[in-house]
Amino acid sequence: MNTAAIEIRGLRKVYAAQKNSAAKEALKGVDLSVPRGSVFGLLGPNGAGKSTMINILAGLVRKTSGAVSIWGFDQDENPRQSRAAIGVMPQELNLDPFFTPRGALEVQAGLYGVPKHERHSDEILRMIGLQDKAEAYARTLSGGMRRRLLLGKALVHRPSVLVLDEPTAGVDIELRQMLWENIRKLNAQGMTIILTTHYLEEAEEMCDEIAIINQGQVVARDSKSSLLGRLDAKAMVVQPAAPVTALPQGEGIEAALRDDGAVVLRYRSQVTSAEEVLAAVHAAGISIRDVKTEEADLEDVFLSLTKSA
Ligand SMILES: Nc1ncnc2c1ncn2[C@@H]1O[C@H](COP(=O)(O)OP(=O)(O)OP(=O)(O)O)[C@@H](O)[C@H]1O
Repeated sequence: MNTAAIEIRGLRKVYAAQKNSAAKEALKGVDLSVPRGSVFGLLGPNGAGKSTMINILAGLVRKTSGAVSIWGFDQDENPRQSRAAIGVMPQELNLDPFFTPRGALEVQAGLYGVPKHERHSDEILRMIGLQDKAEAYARTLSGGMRRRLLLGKALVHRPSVLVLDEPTAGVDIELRQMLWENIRKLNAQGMTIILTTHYLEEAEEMCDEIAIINQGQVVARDSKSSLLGRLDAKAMVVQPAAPVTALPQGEGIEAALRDDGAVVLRYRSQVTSAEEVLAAVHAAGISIRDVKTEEADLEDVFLSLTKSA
C-alpha cells in the first residue's frame, strides 16, 4: 500500500525551444515523497522549478517523463482519481469578475462533479470570512478577499492534499495570519499541505518537512529539525562600545560589519569555540557593550545548499 500523499519518481520536464529561447530542462529527474498528514515546504530560488512541479501535480503542465502519484493514484493510470485528490491555490488571481464568491464555489464544485447535496459552500465561505460578500461580484472584492476565495475554490471537492503556491506573497499581516490559521486547521483535520514560499521564516514556522529544490533538482529533503541540525553554524553579534575600525580575525571566523555598527562573527561551533571568537574580538581592540549568539536558521541552510550552483 502506498502511504505517501505524493510520490514523485524520476520526474523530468523539458520546455520545448521557442523562437527566442533554447529548450529548458526545468526538472531533471526529481524523486520526492510527501508524507500524508504533513505540512510540507517546497523551497527554492527563483526559477528552481517549483511552479513547474506544482503545475504538473495540478495537471496543468504535462510532464516529459517520470511518474507522479497522488494519494496512491498514478496520474497516468488514474487521472480522474488523482486529480480529485488534490486542490491547488494558485499564485495568480485568476477569477472570473462576473461571478460572486458563492457562484465561483458552486461552478468549481460542478467542475469537480460534486453533487449539489454534498457541496459545502456556506462552510467554506465562513471559513474564508466571505459570508458577508457571498453575493458580491468578484470584481468588487479586494485583493485579499480574492486570495481567500482562491483558497476556498481549492477546497470545494474536499481534497486530501492542498497545494498552496506562494500563498502569502505580497499579502498583509492580517490576511497572512488568517491563511495560516486556516491551513493549521485543515492540517489538524487530516489534510496534507504542500506550500511553496520565499519566506524562509514562514517555512520554519509552518512546515514540519522541507524539500529544497535548485536548478531542477532536489538538493535537500528532510524534517525541518534535521535540516537545521545539519549546520552547526553560529553567529555571534557584538555591539561595540565605540565604532569599529578593524574587524576581528581568526581561523574559522568570518567577521562582517552590519549597517547598525554591530559586528557579526560567523563560526562553526564544532571547530571554533565562543571563547576563541571573543578573544579575536578583544585582540581587534573592540570593547563589547553587548553580545549575543544565534543558531543557524533555515536561511543559512538554504544559502549553503543553493550558493554553489
Ligand atoms: N512555459 C515555459 N516555457 C519555457 N520555459 C519555462 C516555462 N515555464 C518555466 N520555464 C523555465 O523553467 C525554469 C523553472 O521555472 P519555474 O517557474 O518552475 O521555477 P520556480 O521555482 O517556480 O520559480 P519562481 O519562484 O520564480 O516561480 C525556469 O528557468 C523558467 O524560465
